Amino acid sequence: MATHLSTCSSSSASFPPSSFKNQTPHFIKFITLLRESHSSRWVSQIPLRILARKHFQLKSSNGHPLNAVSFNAAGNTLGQEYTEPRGKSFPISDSENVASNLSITVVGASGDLAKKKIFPALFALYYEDCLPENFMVFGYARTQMTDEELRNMISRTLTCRIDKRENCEDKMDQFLKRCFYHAGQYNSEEDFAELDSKMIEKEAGSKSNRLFYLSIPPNIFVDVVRCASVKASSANGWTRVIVEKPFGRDSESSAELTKCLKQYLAEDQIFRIDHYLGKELVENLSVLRFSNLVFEPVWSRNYIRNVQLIFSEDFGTEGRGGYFDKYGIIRDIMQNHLLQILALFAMETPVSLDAEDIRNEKVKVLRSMRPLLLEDVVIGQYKGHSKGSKLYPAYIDDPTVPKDSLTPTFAAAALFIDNARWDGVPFLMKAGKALHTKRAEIRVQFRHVPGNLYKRNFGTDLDKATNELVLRVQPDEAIYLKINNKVPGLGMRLDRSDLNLLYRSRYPKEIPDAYERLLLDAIEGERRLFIRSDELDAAWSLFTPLLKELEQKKIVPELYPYGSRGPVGPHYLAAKHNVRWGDLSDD
Ligand SMILES: NC(=O)C1=CN([C@@H]2O[C@H](COP(=O)(O)OP(=O)(O)OC[C@H]3O[C@@H](n4cnc5c(N)ncnc54)[C@H](OP(=O)(O)O)[C@@H]3O)[C@@H](O)[C@H]2O)C=CC1
Ligand SMILES: O=C1O[C@H](COP(=O)(O)O)[C@@H](O)[C@H](O)[C@H]1O
Repeated sequence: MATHLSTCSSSSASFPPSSFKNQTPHFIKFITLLRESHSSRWVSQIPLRILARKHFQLKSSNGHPLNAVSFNAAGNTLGQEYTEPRGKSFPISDSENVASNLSITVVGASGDLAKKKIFPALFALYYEDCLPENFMVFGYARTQMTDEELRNMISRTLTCRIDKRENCEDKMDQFLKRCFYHAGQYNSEEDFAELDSKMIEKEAGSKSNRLFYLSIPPNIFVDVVRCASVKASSANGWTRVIVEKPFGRDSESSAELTKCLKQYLAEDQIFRIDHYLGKELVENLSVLRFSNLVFEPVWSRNYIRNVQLIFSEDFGTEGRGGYFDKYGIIRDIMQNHLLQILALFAMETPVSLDAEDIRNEKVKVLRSMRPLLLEDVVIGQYKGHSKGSKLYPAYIDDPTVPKDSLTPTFAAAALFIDNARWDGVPFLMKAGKALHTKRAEIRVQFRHVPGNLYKRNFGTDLDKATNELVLRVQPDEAIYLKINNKVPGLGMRLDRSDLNLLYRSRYPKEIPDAYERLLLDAIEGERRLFIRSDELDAAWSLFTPLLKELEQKKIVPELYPYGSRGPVGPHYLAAKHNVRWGDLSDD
C-alpha cells in the first residue's frame, strides 16, 4: 500500500470535530477523556483541532505535521516574531489561527496563468478539503469585470479529477461563490485600499491571513507589492506573496528586484515559485535517493558518469513571444527549472527536511559550480517548416518577435560542480521549444562495470551496456532503471531491460498539479519548495556572464526545423564530454 504523507482537513466547532474524521476511535476517546478529566483551564482551552494536529495525522508536503511550520506556537515559521509590513509586530498564536480567514488574491486574474493554473489549482485544493473553512478568493486586474463575470471565466477552466467526480459540480458552485473580483490599477494605492475594504467586508471582522499571488508581468511586481503591503496587507494575521518568475534577467536586475521587494516584505513573506519543484517526480527525487539504501552509496563521481536534465516542448512560443524574446530558453527553463532540479539532485544529505536545511544544501551546490563558459553551450532557434499541408511557423514569424531576433529557443550546456562528490562529472542540460516531443526527464548514466565478465556479449560498445536511471518527470511519470539481464534460454545472450515504476500502473489516480502543492505549501508557510534569495543569487551568478557574452557577441543560434529533434550542436557538445544523450535511444 502506498503511504500518503499529505492529508488535508477543515475545521468545525462541534465535537468530535470534522478534523477528527480520520482519527482512530481510540484517539477521539483519548481526547474526550482528556478534556473531561482535566478541570484545569489549559486542556479545556486548547482548541480541538490543535489537539488533533499535535497527535499525528495531518501532514504538509514535507511530511511535517500540517501547519507545524506556519502555525507553530511561537507564531511563525522560524519561531521568530512575525513582523507585519504595516509596521506592527506581534506573535501569532496557534489558537488564533484556528478561526482565521484566508483570503487569496490572484493579481493578474484576467491572465493566462491565472486561468490555466491558479484558479483550477485552488479549486482542486478546495475539492480535497485542503483550504480552511473561511477562505475567499479575490481576483484583481485592470480589466473591468463583475464578480459574476469572474465566476463565469473561472468556471470555464475548472475540471474535476478523473478519479474524483463525486459532488464535483456542487463543489464547483460552492467554490465559485467564494470568488470575488476587484478591478484596479497595479500602481494605485487607492485601488488596493478598496480591495482591502472589500476583503474586510467579506472577512466578516475576524482575523485574516492574506496570500497574494503575483500572476503578472515582472515589470509591475514592485508596484503591486508596494500597494498591497501598504494598503491591503493583513492587519492581524500573516501576509505572504507568491512571486512568479522571471526574477530578473541577470544578477543585477534580480538583486534589484529582491532589494525592492524587501522594502515592503520580509524574506520569509516572499514565496518565489518554481513550479518544477512542485512536480511529483521532482519531489520523489530526494525520497528515492535518501530513503533507499541502494541509491545513496552510488550517488557520486565514483559511480555516476554523467547526469542529463532534458526539457522539450512540441510547440513554439505561440502567444508568449513578447515575453519570451526578452528572456530566451536559458532564462526561461535552464537557470531556474533545470538548475533547481540539478541542485536537489546533487545536494548533500540535509540535516532534516526543514526548508532551511534543504535550501542550505542546495545553495552549497550552486555555489560550488563553475560559471558557464561559452564553449560549453550551444544555442538554437526554430525555423518554419512544412509537413504535408501543414505549415509550422518560425520563431521570428511571431508578430511580437523582431525579425532579426537572436533569442535562443533551444540550448544545451555542460555544467560542473567542483566539489568532492561531483568533481569531473558533466551535468548536461538540454532545453528547447518546437521540438518533436514534449518531455522533461532526469537521466543518470552510470560508469562501465569494471572488468565486465560479459564484455564479449555486448561487443565493443560498452556505452550501450551501462546502467541508466531515468526519472521521467512528464508526461507519463515513471522511474526506470536500465539493467542488463540474461535472455531466458540455454544460451548466454544478454539483453537490456527496464525495471520500471510506471506511475499510471502503480498509482491509478490523478497526480495533483504542481501548482496545487505549491499553493498549499504557501498557505501552510512551508518554504521548502520555494527559492530563497541566496539560491537565486547563486543561480544568476552561474548564468549571467554567459548570457551577457551571448548578447554582446551577438552569437547566432543554429536554426532547426519546427518539430525536429533540434540542432546538431548538442551532439558535438556531448561528444566533447564523452557523453551520449540518453533520450536518443529511448525515442
Ligand atoms: N503563462 C504561463 O504559462 C506562465 C507564466 N509565468 C509567469 O506568470 C506571470 C503571469 O503570466 P501570464 O498570465 O502568462 O501573463 P499575462 O501576459 O497573461 O498577464 C497577466 C495579466 O497581467 C496584466 N498585464 C499584462 N501585460 C501587462 C502590462 N504590460 N502592464 C500591466 N499589466 C499587464 C493583464 O491583466 P489586465 O490587463 O486585466 O490588468 C493580464 O491579464 C508572468 O510573470 C509570467 O512570466 C510563469 C510560468 C508559466
Ligand atoms: O515556466 C515555464 O514553464 C512552461 C512549461 O511548464 P510545464 O509545467 O508545462 O512543463 C514553459 O512552457 C514556459 O515557457 C516557461 O515559462
